[in-house]
Amino acid sequence: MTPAQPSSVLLFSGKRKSGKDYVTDLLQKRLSSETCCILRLSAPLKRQYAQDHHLDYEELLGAGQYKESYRSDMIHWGEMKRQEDSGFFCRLAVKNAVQPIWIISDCRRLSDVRWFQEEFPDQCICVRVEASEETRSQRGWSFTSGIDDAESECGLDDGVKFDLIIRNDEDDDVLEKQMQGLLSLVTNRMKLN
Ligand SMILES: Nc1ncnc2c1ncn2[C@@H]1O[C@H](COP(=O)(O)OP(=O)(O)OP(=O)(O)O)[C@@H](O)[C@H]1O
Ligand SMILES: C[C@@](O)(CCOP(=O)(O)O)CC(=O)O
Repeated sequence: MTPAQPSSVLLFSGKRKSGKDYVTDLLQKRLSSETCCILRLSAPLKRQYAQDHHLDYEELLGAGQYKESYRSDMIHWGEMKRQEDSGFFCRLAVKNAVQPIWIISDCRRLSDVRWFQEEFPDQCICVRVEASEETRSQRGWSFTSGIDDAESECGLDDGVKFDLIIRNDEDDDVLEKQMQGLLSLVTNRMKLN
């Protein structure tokens, strides 16, 4: 049983280098860390993987090439754990959460989304971060077979009704306007609770 009961659970997803971490960091800064926490499903996975393979956990959490060089193996290890227990990483990610607003910054599979929708049926908001392939390439992405055509990247291309799509190319004004809309949504919900 999950101890806390959030007012909102924001389920973020998006392709590699679309800006999930960038947008969710921005959102948390606007809401404050007392009100809002970022919960990465990949954090418990990376922590265990780093321990098992004597790697730098902080580097695996970063945005650089170090993480990319282990991505494929981490994906396969994570999928093996999910096959045993689809909610394994979800439960680990939320177990210490106490703030009213939760941002799950890296949903990648329908099983991730379904777990949260079953645990918190009235609080989930599905948000998709999108950026053009040109923008993503400028941020260091390049198509990698076995990753960009696999469940880790494509698992939420279908089967989810997104409540909000955030376009995150390089126009700060466009992003700001979208952030204001999302902030209003979650702060209004918090007032109602
Ligand atoms: N709107 C933006 N303006 C400037 N830089 C951005 C913007 N969005 C993302 N970035 C930068 O692009 C890079 C990739 O962004 P980010 O790490 O948030 O992507 P991601 O979707 O979390 O990727 P991954 O799935 O690989 O973790 C980062 O260096 C980030 O700082
Ligand atoms: C292994 C994996 O968790 C790596 C995610 O790293 P990031 O979200 O790109 O920082 C992706 C997955 O679980 O399929």
